[in-house]
Amino acid sequence: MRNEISIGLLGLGTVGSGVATILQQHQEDLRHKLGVQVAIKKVLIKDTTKERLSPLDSSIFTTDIEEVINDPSLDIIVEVMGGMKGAKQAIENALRAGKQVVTANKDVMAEHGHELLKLADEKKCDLFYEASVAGGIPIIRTLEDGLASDRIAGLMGIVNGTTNFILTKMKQENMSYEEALVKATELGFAEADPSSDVDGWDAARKMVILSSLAFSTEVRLEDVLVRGMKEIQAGDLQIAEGFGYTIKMVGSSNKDEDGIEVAVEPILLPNLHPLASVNNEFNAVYIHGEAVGETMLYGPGAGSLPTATSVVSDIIAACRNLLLEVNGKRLHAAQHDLVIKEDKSCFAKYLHRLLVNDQVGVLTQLTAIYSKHGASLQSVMQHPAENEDQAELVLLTHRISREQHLKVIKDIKSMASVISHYRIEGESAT
Ligand SMILES: NC(=O)C1=CN([C@@H]2O[C@H](COP(=O)(O)OP(=O)(O)OC[C@H]3O[C@@H](n4cnc5c(N)ncnc54)[C@H](OP(=O)(O)O)[C@@H]3O)[C@@H](O)[C@H]2O)C=CC1
Ligand SMILES: N[C@@H](CC=O)C(=O)O
Ligand code: NA
Repeated sequence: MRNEISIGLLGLGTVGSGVATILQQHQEDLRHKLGVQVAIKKVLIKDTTKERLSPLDSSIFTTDIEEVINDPSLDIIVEVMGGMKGAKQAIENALRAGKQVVTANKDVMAEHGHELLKLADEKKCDLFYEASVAGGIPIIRTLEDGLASDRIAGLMGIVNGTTNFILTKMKQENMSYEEALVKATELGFAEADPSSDVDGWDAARKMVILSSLAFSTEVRLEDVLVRGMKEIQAGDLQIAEGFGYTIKMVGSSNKDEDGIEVAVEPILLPNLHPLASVNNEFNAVYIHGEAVGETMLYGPGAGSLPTATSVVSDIIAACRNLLLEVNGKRLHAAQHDLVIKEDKSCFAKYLHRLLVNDQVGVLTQLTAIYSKHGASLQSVMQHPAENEDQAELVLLTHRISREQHLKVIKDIKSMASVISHYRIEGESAT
């Protein structure tokens, strides 16, 4: 009968130090929940000169990863070092060594998750990754367990804390993009390379993970349409507001008889949409199940303790399985072949913001382009431009296919500048 479970921690940064803090502060509760002591016995770091606030004794620190992975006394390896190649290798080696693995690494899970989960099944080991999507929100467990009985038709969410924090600060506090990004980095929300946040790839990786789980298939990163924050131009937030919409970086994934459509992009949400009021580093995921209907999970999407909460919950799940001797019994094989929808089958309304020469006949030329592609318009608004020979036009379409939208944009570029364009979700109240 065990009386202790030992952990090897790979990384002691924002998330790793949160894990150490929670395991130390909640020791009594964990002992009560599990009946055994859970203790971190080895920690991998890179920089031995760094000052650390962690409660751990530096005598257990090492810079040699093999010393952690190959230590036979360790039961669970927790990978919170980040990166791709080294982290993937560490997870693989730990599973091959028969250890339970917990990771917060969406980069690795999005690109190699299917292969690693298969390896975990073969080795009869747990591989848990709750923190990899939406930090402190138990979204993976909800899809795997809570909604296991349902068929998911679609999900939509704010799954990147950094970009949501930046957009909130720009809108509510008039902060510049650069200032807001520096703040998000200082607070530990941003990735080591924050271009992954602002260009949409972090959210895209999370959508790969969520879509694969929701639809029991193997979605790949190249299947995701990705548009980053740089698509949002000065003045867009105010224009959207004028129409009763809020701009948010949203990941969406929907399934119908034509296949699956996965995207990450800045979109226009009606101000009354539940996701429109998700601010700062908070995340939310809105799930549409065929039987359950609509559910939404909301919580902190990034940060030390919120993310560590998910990591420690995964550690607890692995500990319970260890005590019951039932690790690696989940069977992760995908049920369905992947079919990605074509652009002609993906429908939405769009907002197009253009800069045109303010002369007779421009509007006729423009509307001819929309007519040529069978795209009907809901409204056209003209605003003065900085240069008095030009005008800004904001056009809202009725529902059209993404193929029509892209063809219209391509043709418009031959006669005007396209300042920005957005997909619109739902109807605003104005
Ligand atoms: N920050 C967040 O809010 C969230 C992060 N995540 C994910 O969690 C993971 C960790 O993120 P975070 O804690 O923010 O990252 P940090 O950069 O804060 O921490 C990384 C830690 O890993 C150590 N490390 C990195 N590379 C090596 C290496 N080659 N050898 C030894 N040690 C190494 C670093 O050592 P040293 O301290 O010596 O530099 C550091 O302690 C990432 O995969 C991230 O995407 C997931 C959800 C939220
Ligand atoms: N950089 C990520 C961290 C959590 O996954 C984010 O901002 O959401
Ligand atoms: Na989560």
